[in-house]
Amino acid sequence: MINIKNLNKHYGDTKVLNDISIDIKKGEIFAIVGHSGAGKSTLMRCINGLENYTNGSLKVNDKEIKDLQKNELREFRKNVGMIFQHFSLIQRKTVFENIALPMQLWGYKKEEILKKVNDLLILVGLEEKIDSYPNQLSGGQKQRVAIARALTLDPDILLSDEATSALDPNTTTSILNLLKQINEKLNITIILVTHEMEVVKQIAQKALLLDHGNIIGFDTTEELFLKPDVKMKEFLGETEVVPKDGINIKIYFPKDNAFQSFITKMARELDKDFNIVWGKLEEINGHIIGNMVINIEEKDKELVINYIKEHDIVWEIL
Ligand SMILES: Nc1ncnc2c1ncn2[C@@H]1O[C@H](COP(=O)(O)OP(=O)(O)OP(=O)(O)O)[C@@H](O)[C@H]1O
Repeated sequence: MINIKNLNKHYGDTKVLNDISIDIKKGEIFAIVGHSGAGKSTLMRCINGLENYTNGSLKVNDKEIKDLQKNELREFRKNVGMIFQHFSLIQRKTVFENIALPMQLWGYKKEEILKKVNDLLILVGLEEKIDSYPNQLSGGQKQRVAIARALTLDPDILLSDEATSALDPNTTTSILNLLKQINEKLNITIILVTHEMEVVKQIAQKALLLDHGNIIGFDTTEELFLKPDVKMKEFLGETEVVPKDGINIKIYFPKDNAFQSFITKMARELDKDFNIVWGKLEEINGHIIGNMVINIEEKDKELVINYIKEHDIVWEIL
């Protein structure tokens, strides 16, 4: 659906996107992740045609965005809903009027607008707030109004620019659940621009990690978090404290394997004791992913590693 190839973007002499090549599939929940200044917003603005790119290709539904004429661009943007960190609601308009706005601008009939806004209010769970003003709503409710407004023109793509960054963790989760529900119900492609790893873990199926305009990771979220490479660890700010003596082995539990009692089984079968240094389980995109660091004596290294290899487990020596 979205195909980006060797995309470069400069602001003057500064390169802010460097040779970006990614594909985003229809119906995917895709995260663009990076620290401040990484180029996330620039990439998003290139995707919705608000920003021109220097060279390379960016196609949405096989159309090169750069080549779109003014009226084509207007039509294209109709197909891309957007939500923002600070909701961008009009304070002097009610919830109904805010949601209705895009349809009014496109000249839809009154009855059509009424039906659509009511349906969307049910979808986002705000039927009772139809006549409220934004300042009478909580942050989470405001974002629900913004989501409803972004869906009025039945877009194929929903772009979320740090939409949960101003919300507390519980409200963030409820908004992310709503986005997931919308994604499943409407088969809408969702692109989340975020600096929050929790957002990525909770709903993204695939993620692009950007650092100073460069791709440092592009994979399914399970893969990215299951066995982070050096750059990813650096990105996550993870430092691994392990004992100096002996051999430290980190074992990764993919997807549904996490609860298998691999460690106890290995200890029993090899008749060895292991020190468990630390371990953690996380839910990533609905799957339980975990890893554990064990410390073994140098003399047992070969025996243990052979056992791990026989069991098709992902591991590394720290
Ligand atoms: N209009 C502009 N003119 C010049 N430089 C710009 C412009 N917009 C962005 N930049 C620069 O491009 C780089 C990427 O910015 P961008 O806003 O895309 O990053 P970001 O990852 O979205 O960061 P943040 O999370 O802080 O918004 C930054 O170094 C920024 O200073």
